[in-house]
Order: sequence, then C-alpha cells, then structure tokens
Amino acid sequence: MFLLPFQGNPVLAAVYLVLGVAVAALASLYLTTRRPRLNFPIVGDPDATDCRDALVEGAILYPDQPWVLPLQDPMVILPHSAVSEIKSLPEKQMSLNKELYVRFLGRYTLLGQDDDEMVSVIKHDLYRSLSDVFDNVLVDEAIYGVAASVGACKDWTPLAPFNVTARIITMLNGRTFVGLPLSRNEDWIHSTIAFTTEGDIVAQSLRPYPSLIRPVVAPFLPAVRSLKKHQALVSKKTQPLIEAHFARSASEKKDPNQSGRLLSWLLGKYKNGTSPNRIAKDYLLSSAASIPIPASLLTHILFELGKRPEYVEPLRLELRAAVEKNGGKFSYNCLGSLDKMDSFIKETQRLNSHGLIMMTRRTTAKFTMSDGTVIPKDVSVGVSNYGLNMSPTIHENPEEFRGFRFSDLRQSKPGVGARTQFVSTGLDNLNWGYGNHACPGRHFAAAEIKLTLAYLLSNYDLKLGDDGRPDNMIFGLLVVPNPFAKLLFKRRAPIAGLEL
Ligand code: HEM
Repeated sequence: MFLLPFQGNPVLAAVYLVLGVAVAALASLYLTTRRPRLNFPIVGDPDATDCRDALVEGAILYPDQPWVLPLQDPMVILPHSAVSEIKSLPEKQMSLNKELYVRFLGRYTLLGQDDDEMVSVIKHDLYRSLSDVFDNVLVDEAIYGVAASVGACKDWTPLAPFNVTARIITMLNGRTFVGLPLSRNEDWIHSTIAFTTEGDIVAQSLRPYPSLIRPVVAPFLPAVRSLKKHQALVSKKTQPLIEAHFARSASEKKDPNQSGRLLSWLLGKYKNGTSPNRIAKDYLLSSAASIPIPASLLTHILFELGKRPEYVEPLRLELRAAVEKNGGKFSYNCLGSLDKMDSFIKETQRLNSHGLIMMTRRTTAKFTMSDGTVIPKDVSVGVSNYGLNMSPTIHENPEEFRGFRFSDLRQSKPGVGARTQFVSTGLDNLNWGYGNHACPGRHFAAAEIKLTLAYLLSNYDLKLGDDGRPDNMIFGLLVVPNPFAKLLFKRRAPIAGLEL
C-alpha cells in the first residue's frame, strides 16, 4: 500500500499542511500579481482613497493618451475620445461583467455573474410598461413608503436620509418586482438592502487574500456568511411565487393588476423552468444596480435642498401646476411638466455622481485604439467621469451648483432639449454610462426619484442640522453620501393631489 510520508504522525501532517498552504499562497500571490505589463505613465498615489486629484492631474498631463491609475487592481484611464471607440464593443473584446466580477469578487458577491434575462426584462418589458407601472403600482407604493419611512414628524425630527430613501426605493422596486405582500415583508426588505450594501464589505475583506486562498478563508468570514444568509432568505421567499407563476393560466398572467409584474416577465424568459436560487441571484443582482445608486442620489438631492432652501418653493409651485393641469391627480403624465425638478436632479447628479470613472470594462482580447495604442488583454479600463462633470467647456462655471442650469438652458437654447434631460446619455454625459451597456433602468430610476421627491416635497419641510451639509464619502472610484448624517423633517399641509 502507498503510504503518505506523514501518515500516523500528526506533527508531520501539520507541518505538511502549513507548507502546502504556504506554497499555494505563494503560487496564488504570483498568479494574482502577474498582470500584463502596462507601458503607460502612472499618475496618483497608490494609497490614496480619493482618486479625484489623480484624475485632474492625469487629464492635464495626458489628455490624449492612456495613463494608469495605481489602484490595488490598476486601471488604465483612457482619453475621452476613446468613449466612441469602446461604447459598442462586444463582450468578447471588452467586458463590463468581467470587470465587475474581478474588481468586486463576483464569485462571492455575485457581481458580474450572468444576468442577461434580468437585463433584458429591465431594458424592454419594464421600459415599455413604465407609465402603466407608475400609475398602477408605484404611486400607491410611494404614498405608503414615504409615510411609513419618514413618519409623522409633528415637530422637527432628525432622520438619516439614506435609511429613508433606501427603504422607499426598496419598497418601490419590490412592489414592481415581486409584488405585495412580499415587497413589504420586513425580513425581505432588510435582506435586500443588506445584500446591496454588504457586498462591498465582502469584497474589501477578501481582497487582501491571494485568490487561491480566498475559497478557504471565505466560509469563515462573517461578512461572507451574512451575504449567503440574505441570498438564502430571498431564494426561500421567492420559491412560492415561482410555483404560483407556473401554475397560473396564460390569461391570468396577462392580468394588468397582477402583483409582481417584473418577476412574471422574468419567469417568462425561463421557458424550461428555473430554480429559486437563479431567480434570487437575478433579483439580488438587479437590486445591487437599482437600490444603492438611486437611494444615494435621492439622499444627495435632500441634502442639496437642505443647503439651498430657496429651491423648495419653485419646485413646489411647479408640482402644484403639474397636478392641476393633470386634473388634480398626480400620475405619469405629470412628469413631463416637471422641468425644474428634472434639472435640479440632474445638477445634483453632476456634482455628486456615484462614479468618478465610467465605461469601466476589462479587455477580453488585445485592443488596438484608432491611434495605434495597444491595450493588452485582461486590463481594466475606464474614462474619467469626474473630468466630464467638471469640464468648463461642457458646463459653464462647473464648480457652481445651479439647480436650474439645465431647465434654463432648455428655455434659452431651443433644440438642446433631449440632450439635457436627466435620463439622456451622450458622449459628454457618462453618468448613466453610454453605448451598449448604458443603464437600462434609467427611465425607471428617474420615475422613482421624481415620484418620491414629489411626495416628500409636498408633505414635509426639511432642513439641515447644525453640522450643515455633510461631505460625501469617497472610496476609490465611488462617491456616496454620508449614510449616518441627519436631516430634520417636519410634516406640512400637502399640495392637493399629492397627499399621503
Ligand atoms: C440614479 C440611478 C442609477 C444610475 C445613476 C445608474 C447608472 C448606471 C451605470 C453608470 C451603469 C453602467 C453603464 C456602463 O458601464 O456603460 C449601469 C448599468 C446598469 N444599470 Fe443602472 N443606474 C441607476 C439605476 C438603475 C435601476 C433603477 C436599475 C434597474 C431597474 C438599473 C439597472 C442597471 C443594469 C441591469 C445595468 C447593467 C447593464 C448591462 O449589463 O448592460 N440601474 N447603471
């Protein structure tokens, strides 16, 4: 019989085990740090947590050529002119999913895993039915969500706006995606929000380990276990809905009042059936895209309104006029009349965009740019969004917050209309991305944000606390509002047609 050298000797076995792990760690370290050689200049401090200075410096030093931002996983910053070259490239050339999977450790966080069915449902079904979903599902849920999340506030009441907006957005999404009663289930709401915020903690806690070691370490990390728990809960709670869907007749499935339309559209894509785990994954991936970013933007909007109370009355006047014009009722029809609100939201996004870098992709094949520059395979690339949002050639006095910048522009320069809407995408506006991956949920997001803001403005006064408008928090490429900072809310007499 073949005998292993340590058999029967526990001390030797332990030595072999330690040696084995060390060799695996070294091999893994070698493999993970063995990156394609990048012959581009490096700009910025590898230890900086805020890359804005590097983006400004890089744009001055190398406006027309790629340079490297020395993140832990370095990123090649491409010149703005590259946007039109990369915007429509297929996954086999440049991949958004691969970038997400590698940068955010998708094996553990799910990010970057395949969710084509869900993307298609958001891009096509949800977009086509938006006005119907808005009037029959979202308005009712906004009334419930705002009242339940902000509360009575008879006197000035301090609340952390991110908690409020994340709950409201989660309820609006949930009502559209899975319907009542599940969408208001507290465990469901908690797990959905927690999944989207804890993913980053998982990525951060696992990133320092070499990739071969991560599967060994991961099961012991509390953050990873917690993420798995949320996944399991969503999977368990979705199962009866999936069974009910497949048991319903074709005519029942077409019922416009049927709850949880998005789930129904999604299940329609899985003609040969699917599993609760797969649906949970689709749902959680879409939640990662559709909860933190709109909730953060709404939070920034509330902070900006607290800082600039002079905008509140003009926005309320516009709301009142829109509702009156629409027969005293707030519905999807009103959104087209909310020109100032659209501008205020877009200006807030411009100065607080969640991404300092956009068009982030990973090359899945060698890529030769039109000027002959070669980007090797397996390289992370992106374009400075901060540079565009702060560009004086695109925005007059870019440092200045002008809430009605875009509505004024639309008035004074007829013809710029479509390009300056909040939902517009373009070469000069990457806040939603651009090209084949441009955010497919942006029309839905804009509708949710306007709806929530309308009910908040109508029913509450708000003001900043003594500490003023809190600074944003910057983590590498990401900008988030301070989730702990508070705003004060107080109930007011509502605008007719926008009561809670
Ligand atoms: C203010 C809110 C939002 C912002 C600023 C935003 C922004 C973005 C950006 C920048 C991208 C990447 C585009 C690219 O790299 O070219 C993206 C992708 C995506 N977004 Fe959004 N998003 C928002 C809300 C939403 C919502 C509400 C949904 C779902 C209903 C959603 C679903 C998605 C999906 C599925 C993708 C991936 C698209 C693909 O793989 O092709 N987003 N979003």
